This record gives sequence, C-alpha cells and structure tokens, in this order.
Amino acid sequence: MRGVWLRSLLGRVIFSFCLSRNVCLWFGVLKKWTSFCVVLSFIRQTVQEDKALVYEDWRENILPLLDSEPSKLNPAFFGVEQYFAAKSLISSRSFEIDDYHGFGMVPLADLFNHKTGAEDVHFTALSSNNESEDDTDDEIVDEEALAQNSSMDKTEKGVDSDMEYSSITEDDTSMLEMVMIKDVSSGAEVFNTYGILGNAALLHRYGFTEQDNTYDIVNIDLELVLQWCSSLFSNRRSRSRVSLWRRLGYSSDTENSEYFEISFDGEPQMELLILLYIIFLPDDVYHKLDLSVAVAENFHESSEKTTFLNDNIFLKKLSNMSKKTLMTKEVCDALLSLADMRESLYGLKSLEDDIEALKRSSFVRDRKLYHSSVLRISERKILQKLRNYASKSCKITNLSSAGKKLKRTTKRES
Ligand SMILES: C[S@@+](CC[C@H](N)C(=O)[O-])C[C@H]1O[C@@H](n2cnc3c(N)ncnc32)[C@H](O)[C@@H]1O
Repeated sequence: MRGVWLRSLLGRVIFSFCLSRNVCLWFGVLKKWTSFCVVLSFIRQTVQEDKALVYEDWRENILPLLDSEPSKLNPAFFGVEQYFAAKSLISSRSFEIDDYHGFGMVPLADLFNHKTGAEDVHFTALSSNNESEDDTDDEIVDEEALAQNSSMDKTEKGVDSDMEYSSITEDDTSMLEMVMIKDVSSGAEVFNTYGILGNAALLHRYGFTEQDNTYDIVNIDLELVLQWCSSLFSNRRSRSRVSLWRRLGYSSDTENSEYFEISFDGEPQMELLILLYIIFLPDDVYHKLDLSVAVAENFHESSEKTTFLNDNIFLKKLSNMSKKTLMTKEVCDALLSLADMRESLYGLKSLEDDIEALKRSSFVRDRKLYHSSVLRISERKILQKLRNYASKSCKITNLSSAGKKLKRTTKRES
C-alpha cells in the first residue's frame, strides 16, 4: 500500500473526497459555515466578522443542545472557546479547491504545507466542463458512492495504473486529481499553495506568516480616511464628498467594513485615489458633478441613467484617469498623512525596534509572537513603500507642472 502512495506522489494520484459545493454540510448542518468560508476569500480580511459568524453558529446550533433536557453533553467541552478551537482546526485544514467546489477538506491533501506562489503539487477537479449543469441538485455527495469510488478501494482491487484511474473516473465530480507540477528532489518537502494570500489572511486562517510574502497587503480603513479628512475640512464636506464617491459606484457593498488595500509594492487601490481626488475637487466642480449624479438618480431606466452619466464630460474624464494623473500634489500629501496615521496604530515602537525584536531568540520559541511580529513588520514595510510611492509621484507631478508652466511662459514670451 505504502508503495502505491509513494509511486502516486511522483506521478499523479486521484483522491476521492467527501465534498460537495456546500462543504459545510460535511460537519453537520451548520448553515453559517458557508458564509464563513465565503468571507474567508481573503480579498477582504474580516476577522471580526468571522468571529461574529462563528459565535452566531455556536449560539444557534450548539447552545440549544446544551440547554435541552436531559443534555448528555459535558458543557466543559462545548463552550464557545472550544467551538472556536474546533472551527479553527477545521478551517486551517480546508482550502479552496477550485471555482466549482469552493472550499473543502480533502483527505490526504491536507498533508501539504503552504508556499506562496511556488506550489509543487496542484489539486484540481477531474472534469473541467462540469460547471453548473447540476447546480440545483446534488448539493450533498452520496457518501456511499464516494466510498465505492475511493482510490483506496481501487488500489485494493488491483487497479493502480494512472490510465485505469482516469478512464474510470473521468466525469466524476466527486474526484480530485493531484498533479505534481514540478520535479521535487528526493527528500525535499512537497509544497502546495493555499491560495494568493497576504500575511494577515495566512495568520487569520492558518496561524502562520511568511517573510517577504509578495501577496501581502495593508488595509487602510475608510474610517481612517474620514478622520484624516475631518482634520482638514468640515465634517459636512467630508460626508458629502464620500457620499458622492459612493453614489458614483466606487465603494464596496459592505458599508460597515470598508477599507482600501495597499499592495506589496506600496501602490494604493484606485478607489482610494479617486476618493482623495474627489475630496480635493474645487467646490464648483463638485457641485456640478453632484447635480449630474442627482439628475441621473432620478431616471427610472438604468440604461437612461448610464447614458446620461456617460455623457458627462467630467465623469468621463474621471473614469479614464490613470493612477498617475490622479496623483496630484494634494493626493500625494494625503497619502503621506494616511501612511503616518496608519503607522501610529502600531504604537510607539519604530519599525527598526520591531526588526530588532524579531531577531531575538525568544520569538523563535514563541510562535504566536514570532508570526504577529512578521505581520507587523511586513505591514510597516508596505507603509514605507506607500510613502516612497507618494513622494516619487509627487516629484513627478511637480516636475510636469513646472514643465507645463515653463512651456506656457515661453509661449507667451515668443
Ligand atoms: C493543512 S495543514 C498542513 C499540514 C500540517 N503541517 C500538519 O501538521 O498537518 C495546515 C497547517 O500547517 C501549518 N503550515 C502550513 N504551511 C506552513 C508554512 N509555510 N509555515 C508554517 N506553518 C505552516 C499551519 O499550522 C497550518 O495551519
């Protein structure tokens, strides 16, 4: 048996997996789990929301069992803390398989540790054209059928060649294929990748971080932008400018957890630049734009609304603006202030202090401290890059406006 698995690792092996698109049913009917999985898409890092969802799950599904009479459950094992621990364990051992299957737990596949952007092994559904034909039914995979299909069964029946696996299971949506995508030297660790995840997401879901993770990001909350805005302008102006930005469709749907991402290279999200740009618009331009949007909002037909907005010259200009053109001197200065405000959330210790502390040996033993420190440092380095990005763009803007002024003066003089 051992030989079969080892051979399969070097070639390819097909796992049967107990999984449906609603993977959460695997653990009993915990309806909130689905949203928990979805929320953990990690494009948005919603630790607090997840905690609230898990708590709600516990309250709805576990608490009634404890309260029911006579309860055979020992409350010491079914408290909310234990529930969080169990869910964390499950979540750290499940991963996003593909678009069709979503998140799931796959026996054996959870053997592999993660490496960002450098997987050796890849998991994929066998049939690539099985998209949504059976969307409405078969949410739960028939466990008996799965057992019959399991690769272990086939091995025991003596079916162990790759060809035979493939021909038997080609259209089976309950099968996953594990493919070695590169050669791995004998004795070296075989890595999978859990997805494109920044350090906060890795820490939140899997309990570890990676130094120099190129998918790392820093979030700047909309709330922080509002705070900065209110330090320069009246609250009324801040609110009205943000409201216009929302009405133009640049904000996300979830109003209570809005934030902007700064990429690993220190580049701010376009939506943040547009908001800052709108905040600095002169009053007359703002009022014209606001009026146009108000008129458009009165159209009943969305096509009429779109045509009207598309005809607006300023809106056309705004939507065609590149990051470079949005980086006016004011926007650059705003980004520098926002970087400082965000940095202040890390307390009084400097980035250098943090780097020194990470080198201390005690951190290596205390894994929680180590990973939280890596996260802190990588986020602060991104903020540093944001400052560089803003200062560099500011210099370019200054140079080009100085160039334009010079051109105008030369024209006038000639
Ligand atoms: C699916 S398991 C991977 C197998 C795991 N090593 C085990 O013991 O079963 C996921 C867990 O492995 C650990 N892990 C995976 N990749 C890691 C990495 N690159 N660095 C540190 N820990 C990692 C984390 O604790 C994570 O929650």
